[in-house]
Amino acid sequence: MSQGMIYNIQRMSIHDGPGLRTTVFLKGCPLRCLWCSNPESQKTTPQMLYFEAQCTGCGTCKDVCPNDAVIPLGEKFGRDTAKCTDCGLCAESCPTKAREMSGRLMTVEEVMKEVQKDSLFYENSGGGVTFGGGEPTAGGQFFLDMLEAVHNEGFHVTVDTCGFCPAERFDKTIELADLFLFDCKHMDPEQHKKLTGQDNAIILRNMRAALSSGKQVRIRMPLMPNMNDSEENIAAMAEFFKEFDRNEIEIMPCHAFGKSKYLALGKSLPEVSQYTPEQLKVVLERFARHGLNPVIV
Ligand SMILES: C[S@@+](CC[C@H](N)C(=O)[O-])C[C@H]1O[C@@H](n2cnc3c(N)ncnc32)[C@H](O)[C@@H]1O
Ligand code: SF4
Ligand code: SF4
Repeated sequence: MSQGMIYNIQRMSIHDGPGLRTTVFLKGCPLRCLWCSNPESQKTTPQMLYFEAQCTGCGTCKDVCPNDAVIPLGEKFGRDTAKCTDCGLCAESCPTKAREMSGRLMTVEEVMKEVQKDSLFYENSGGGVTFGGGEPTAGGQFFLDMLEAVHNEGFHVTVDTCGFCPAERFDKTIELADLFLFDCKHMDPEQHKKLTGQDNAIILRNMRAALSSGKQVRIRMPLMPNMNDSEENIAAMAEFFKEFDRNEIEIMPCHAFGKSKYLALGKSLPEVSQYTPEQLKVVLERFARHGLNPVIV
């Protein structure tokens, strides 16, 4: 059976679909959204995260690093990102978990073993399994094998996706999934590329396929100040979704929950701002003007 790179399996999750769920997070994403709150999910390879606040400066990491990548940081020990190869030896030895590896190759059977642990809760709560990421569909054959295994167990399957995925794989995903949490980041191809690194042609194709499939689709929008909240973009969304008689949009106003992970990866922080309540109110009124019903989630 195939293997995939998993960076988290979250049990008893209540925000990723109906009921109590197990969310399987696949590592790897073809997009680079400027605001992404999961920067550790973008690369497909394992990465070491260094959380300075938890470092006591004991120096254990310095002794084990084969690349001289552990460097003094005041009283503590940081890392030289140019020398670090993400080998993970320091994370294994760190007594305070200031150093942690993100990403582990797992087989379908290994993931299923975790998923099965909560099967009773799925039955009692109307829950199931959610695939998130990163971009779960980027997991390729492993992702499809996982979907099939979960589907064959009779568990409810949710896919949290940006929709950037080859058409054939996405159509197979539609067959095996019960619910999509489908992001709509921008309607304009150029703007989409500027904000995420990819244009949206295949995304809109897949969105149409999902919306016409009879499967449940919750349309979600990460709402970013001065990036995708213009009257023009909201009007274009309204026009697109009118065809499918859909007017409810789940809104996720920009947050900065990923800040500590950017720092832990040695990356610079995203240049995005958060709304004040007054600013958000003004933007939400734009949706209503175009016949859309924005629901904050
Ligand atoms: C990390 S993504 C993973 C799923 C998929 N790759 C996607 O983008 O839809 C999970 C959700 O978090 C949202 N998200 C990511 N960064 C965010 C931020 N800074 N503020 C609000 N929502 C954010 C995404 O738009 C997406 O709906
Ligand atoms: S992950 Fe490996 S190379 Fe990087 S600092 Fe730790 S021990 Fe050194
Ligand atoms: S598509 Fe999702 S996981 Fe990928 S960069 Fe954007 S928000 Fe992050």
